[in-house]
Amino acid sequence: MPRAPSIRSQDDPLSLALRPPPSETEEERTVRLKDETEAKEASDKIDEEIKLEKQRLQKTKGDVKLLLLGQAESGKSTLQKQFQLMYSPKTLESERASWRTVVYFNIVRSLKHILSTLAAYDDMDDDSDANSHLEFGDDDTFILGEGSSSKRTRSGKSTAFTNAPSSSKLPSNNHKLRRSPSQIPLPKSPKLQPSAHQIANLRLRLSPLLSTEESLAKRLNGGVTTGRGEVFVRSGWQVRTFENGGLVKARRSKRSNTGHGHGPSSVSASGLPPGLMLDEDPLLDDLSALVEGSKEDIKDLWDDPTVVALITKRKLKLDEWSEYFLKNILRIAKHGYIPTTEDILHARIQTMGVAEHTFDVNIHGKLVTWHLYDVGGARGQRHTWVPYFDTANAIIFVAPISAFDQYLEEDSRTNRIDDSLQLFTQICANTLLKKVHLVLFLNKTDLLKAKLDKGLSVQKYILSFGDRANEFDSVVQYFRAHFLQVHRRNNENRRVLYTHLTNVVDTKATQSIIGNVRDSIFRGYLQSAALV
Ligand SMILES: Nc1nc2c(ncn2[C@@H]2O[C@H](COP(=O)(O)OP(=O)(O)OP(=O)(O)O)[C@@H](O)[C@H]2O)c(=O)[nH]1
Ligand SMILES: [Mg+2]
Repeated sequence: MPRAPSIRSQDDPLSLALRPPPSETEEERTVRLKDETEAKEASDKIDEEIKLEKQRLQKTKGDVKLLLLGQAESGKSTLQKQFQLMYSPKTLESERASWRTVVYFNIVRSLKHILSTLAAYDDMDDDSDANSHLEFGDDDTFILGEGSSSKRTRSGKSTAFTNAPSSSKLPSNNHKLRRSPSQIPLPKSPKLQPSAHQIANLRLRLSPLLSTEESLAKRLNGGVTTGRGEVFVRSGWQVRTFENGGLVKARRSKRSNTGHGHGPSSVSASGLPPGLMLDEDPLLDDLSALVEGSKEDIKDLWDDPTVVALITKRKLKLDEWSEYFLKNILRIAKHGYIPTTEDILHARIQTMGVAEHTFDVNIHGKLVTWHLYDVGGARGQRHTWVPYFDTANAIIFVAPISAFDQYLEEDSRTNRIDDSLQLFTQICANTLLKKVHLVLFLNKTDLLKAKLDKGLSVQKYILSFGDRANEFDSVVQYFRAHFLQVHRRNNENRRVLYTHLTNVVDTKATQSIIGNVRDSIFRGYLQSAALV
């Protein structure tokens, strides 16, 4: 039987290519051997990394990987906190103190927003010709004048809704632009005349507190502030918040645990696990004193008739977390304030990239590790999601249906619900995600109710809503129908879409829904495991 040629055979082209030239000098030999050693080291390192990655994948093969997707501010991180509260409450306790920085930051930002809106109002008053080419409709729309008085057009775009099936579908040449709140100049009305003197005094007295914004942003960003003053946080920011404050040297407290009693288990006054105490934190201590000293001014600003009137007339639009913290200012301003669980659920900080959270979930007596991936939802963050698509078992897509009157921070011409629908279309159509268990949370239902109760008209912002009843049930049904249709049109695999109406700051309701979702994900997971 002929022998198989040896790999070192004289005729083997690889051996020939690797063989040193016959005329190699001693110096060239040294260089070659050094290069070969370096190449081998690099190759070994790559082999080792591949081995580790294989081991890691092997280790997590039986785990559930759940992606939380949706636009910015949709409620993904809040939902993640609810998972944490349910499956890993101790970790939430250990992070409790770090949320104080976020709460203070939210308050300072909210005050700045109120004061700058008031200033814009003043400027408008000073400059009566400003924006004279714009006219106001009674519904916060703007009408662009074409010439002086003749035909007026309303320009703009709406994609998902104008394409949607609807009895009141718009003709394609009907363009109407809703302006983002920040673009709407304030009208002059004698009823809204600010008590200029009072506001000027408050602005002055609050200025030391307002000047802490940058330091707080730096603390949260890990020492970096982005160009536009945005604050994003990466995974693990809670620990870094302490490190940036020079607080890593947590030491044993001789004092007994002074339980605060707000969370599911008692916490020490520092918010750290019982028995541990932080070193002093000059920034937060100063801030706490400033908030305490400014509480009456903050309350006066919040109660000021001009501010109240601007909010009522929707000329000043505050984010939900602003309202929550300003309403609770007297409690938050108390000495030794530690955020309650509800405060943590309302605190707002943008996620950067993808943050992984791991929980052990007990399902019918079996412990399964769940990896929850909480992603940044702003447009500039969405490219970071893709590497997680390959291995995902399930997705919860969070769509805030209260946002019908809101526009993207990153693109003030795009209506938030429209953006959510477009994003959901991309997720449903993505080939990597075709077999993934899909759950849809139509979120912020509490805020939707509140807006409808105040009389806000959906049709004013979503033209195709037409003359349907401006009531909770019909609005929800309308939005739900659009999401279901997107799913139906991109569903060759006949996968089920599980839909829930949610308010993820409501712990009791959300945890019951999480239980449902967990069971449905696990059923699908067991079925697919049985097929492998
Ligand atoms: N009232 C109310 N507030 C909510 C609800 N869901 C989220 N919020 C608030 O909305 C804000 C934004 O929520 P986040 O969870 O930070 O949003 P996100 O989707 O993680 O946003 P990014 O990280 O920027 O992608 C927070 O202040 C939350 O408390 C809800 O159902 N009801
Ligand atoms: Mg987030």
